Amino acid sequence: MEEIGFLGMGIMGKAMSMNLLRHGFKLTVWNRTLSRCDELVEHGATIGESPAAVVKKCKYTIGMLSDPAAALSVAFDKDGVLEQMGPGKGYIDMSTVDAETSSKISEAITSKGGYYLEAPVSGSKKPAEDGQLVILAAGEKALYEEILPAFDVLGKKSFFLGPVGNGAKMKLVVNMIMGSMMNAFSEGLVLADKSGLNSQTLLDVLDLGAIANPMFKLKGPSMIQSSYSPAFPLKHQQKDMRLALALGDENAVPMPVAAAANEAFKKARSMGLGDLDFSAVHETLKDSKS
Ligand SMILES: NC(=O)C1=CN([C@@H]2O[C@H](COP(=O)(O)OP(=O)(O)OC[C@H]3O[C@@H](n4cnc5c(N)ncnc54)[C@H](OP(=O)(O)O)[C@@H]3O)[C@@H](O)[C@H]2O)C=CC1
Ligand SMILES: O=CCCC(=O)O
Repeated sequence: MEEIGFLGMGIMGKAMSMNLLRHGFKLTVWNRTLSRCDELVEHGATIGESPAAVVKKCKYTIGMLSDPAAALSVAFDKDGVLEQMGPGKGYIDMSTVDAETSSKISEAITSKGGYYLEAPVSGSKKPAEDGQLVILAAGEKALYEEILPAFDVLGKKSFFLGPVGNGAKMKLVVNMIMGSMMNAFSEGLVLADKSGLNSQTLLDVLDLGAIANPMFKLKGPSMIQSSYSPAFPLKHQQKDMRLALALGDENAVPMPVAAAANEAFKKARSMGLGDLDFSAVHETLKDSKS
């Protein structure tokens, strides 16, 4: 396959790029903080000096950026993606953003004659390293088909969900459920502990029943140890709750559980926990006195 450009070497972008390099893809990478590209260069990637320079060099460019503001900035600002976008080139934005942001980028790319695909992912740092993501693509079907060899390396399954916006919405629904679950789980861990029960026994009981799931199994042991090394930063989970609640507003869908979960993530951010793993929301519950 042709050389691919990759913009954004955060937790996910770096893991995904390393995986593509391991599978023989040629990559040109860019990150706002340049030093985060060093490890990729050691493994064979080339550095592009700006998003525009990457797009100029590569037929396909992937973006994996923190939030709507970052995705818009990388696309629209000086030396951004749009400056070099043109016929025959494709931009695949894999960041988690809202449908409106994705549509704005899509319209700008297509007005320059380029192709656009949104492709947010389910799965975190480890699945990104292992090529086990779930890819939620929407937009230009032809671009989806052309980029599938890369998606097959990055993910265990790709969905094509139709027009731009559907991938973004699906991702927000999934993360809204995940954020609500994480809060219920945290409350359960604290309730068990304060009631004199053994936390590990609670994890064992949960794992054998109808609500067993990979997230409780993966995060539970470290949460018991109050250890929150970031795989999915809490500030991004709160961004996703906020965007999902806005989607609920648009569609007049009452979401009292998600709204409460969002408040807990906001509280965690106010406690300075935004850069820790989203499971650190557990800490917001621990100061209750009997
Ligand atoms: N971590 C996870 O488990 C998952 C994350 N996601 C989503 O993927 C995206 C990336 O997440 P993740 O890698 O964890 O996040 P990180 O916070 O680790 O990385 C964010 C990236 O965005 C860049 N960035 C932020 N603001 C700007 C800006 N204004 N201009 C240019 N670049 C900018 C950062 O650059 P710099 O290094 O210079 O700060 C960095 O490369 C997010 O949308 C997140 O919600 C989706 C699935 C799982
Ligand atoms: O957006 C982050 C998702 C994290 C996960 O699916 O484990």
